[in-house]
Amino acid sequence: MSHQGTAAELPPHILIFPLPMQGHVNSMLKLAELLCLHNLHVTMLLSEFTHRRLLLHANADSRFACYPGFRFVTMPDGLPEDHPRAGERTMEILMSLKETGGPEFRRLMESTDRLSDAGGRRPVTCVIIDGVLSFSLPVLEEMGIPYIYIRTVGACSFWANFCIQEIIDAGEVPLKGKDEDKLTYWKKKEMDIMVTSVPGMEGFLRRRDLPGFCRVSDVNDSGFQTIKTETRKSTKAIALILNTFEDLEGPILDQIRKHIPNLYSIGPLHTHLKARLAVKTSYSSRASGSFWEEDHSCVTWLDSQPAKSVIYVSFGSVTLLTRNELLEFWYGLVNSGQRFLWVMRPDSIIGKDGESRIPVELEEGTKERGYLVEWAPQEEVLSHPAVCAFLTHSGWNSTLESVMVGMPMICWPYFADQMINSRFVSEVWKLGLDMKDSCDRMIIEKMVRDIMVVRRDEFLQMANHMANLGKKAIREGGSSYCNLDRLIEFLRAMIP
Ligand SMILES: O=c1ccn([C@@H]2O[C@H](COP(=O)(O)OP(=O)(O)O[C@H]3O[C@H](CO)[C@@H](O)[C@H](O)[C@H]3O)[C@@H](O)[C@H]2O)c(=O)[nH]1
Repeated sequence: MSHQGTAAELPPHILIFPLPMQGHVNSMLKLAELLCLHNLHVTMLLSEFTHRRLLLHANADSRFACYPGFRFVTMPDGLPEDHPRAGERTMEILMSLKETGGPEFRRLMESTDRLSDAGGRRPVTCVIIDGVLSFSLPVLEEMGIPYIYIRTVGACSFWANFCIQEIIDAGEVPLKGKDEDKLTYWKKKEMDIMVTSVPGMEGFLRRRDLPGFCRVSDVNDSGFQTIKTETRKSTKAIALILNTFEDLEGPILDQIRKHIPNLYSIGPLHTHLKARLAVKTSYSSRASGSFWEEDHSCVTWLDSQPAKSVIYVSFGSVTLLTRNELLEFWYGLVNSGQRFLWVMRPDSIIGKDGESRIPVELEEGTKERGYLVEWAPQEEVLSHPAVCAFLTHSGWNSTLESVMVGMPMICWPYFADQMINSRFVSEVWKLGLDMKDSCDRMIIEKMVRDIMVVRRDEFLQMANHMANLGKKAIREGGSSYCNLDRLIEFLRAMIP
């Protein structure tokens, strides 16, 4: 793992550039660590804000100290220092980067001779870039630096986004009328019509399962257009990396390969990394990327609960709940009579301030059977013997983390890819229930009982089967294992 060497001996130098949001940084840090394990030099480009957060909560610099070829560099995200970069305003990070990121990125690449360092590392030989940051492409193209796209979502949502023009042409969007509120369009019968314009998904994908960006009233909506054009730009990259595996999304990956043949499915990255670490070194993973302090007291609480008795509830790093939705979930969980561990991020409740107290019966029910934390060590929680189901927002990382430990899911997708992930969980993989577009305490109560009691064995069996396929993919000779080896060879072959 030597850092120094003669110029000709130096390994490839890969720049990894994620959108600085939790779900993106988490999985791309794991990719960074996998490349370091194979002795490549890696520079991870983060926003200054995100880097500070990783230092504070994940002790990031010292965790990576065992990889001399790894380093962080930073650039501003263009937002004012006191911007929350959370909750309702999370997406402003992407908007700001789109506006200000191009010149910042150019300055960084030009002023540091493509991030080389005094003979210790080559100028960047390839950039692995989050497939929503196309503002950096003109710089890379001018400088002649090859780039690979990585998408941190599943193949299913990538493919649906790739087909947006076909979806528009078929008149299957817009999904929402001009002045319709959420509850009104949720109830519309048209939302249940099957989508015909996404090859490979005929017969099970309804309009309501299309990625959340399709929930617009006008196809010229700027967010919707951004997703469409950003996704299509993937064909300009020399390769595409996806955090998925062939037995999970093979038919969809085959559709994508018709347009992007150089595709590497190397996931699930979190377990793939663990498996490679176990073979190669004595370290456990360095790449915890939590933006919040993990509250380990919930593991102590789980230790005192009976086996397979707890439902874990977490809606990821971006989801917001209205006060009403919060209460529906809370009543549903308490009334189900099951034990629950609930991650309630402090910034996740809309209009919390000044609202009335939590009803007494909920406080009592929680004291008896529940435990609340602001942020949990999720992977550890999901593999705890006391946990037997996951009420999730269907973010892609959470979905994969659940799949790999054979954990059935109740899905309450909030936006973006989550809408289609939850359909695949329930209809294609049969790993759980999808409660999208409803938020009703009776439905929640029933689904919690169904997944934990009534249909528990059926879901556990399917979930264990998929977990085994996932484990096979990352073992030596498995699809993701071989694809990662191919990717590393591809990166090595790029040395000028
Ligand atoms: O208490 C918690 C809650 C979450 N996590 C971790 O945080 C990550 C959350 O990622 P994800 O499940 O993908 O959700 P989001 O944070 O919502 O991720 C964003 O990024 C994902 C990847 O692009 C998309 O799939 C989502 O829709 C998008 O909202 C996971 O690794 C979790 O293990 C914790 O460690 N502790």
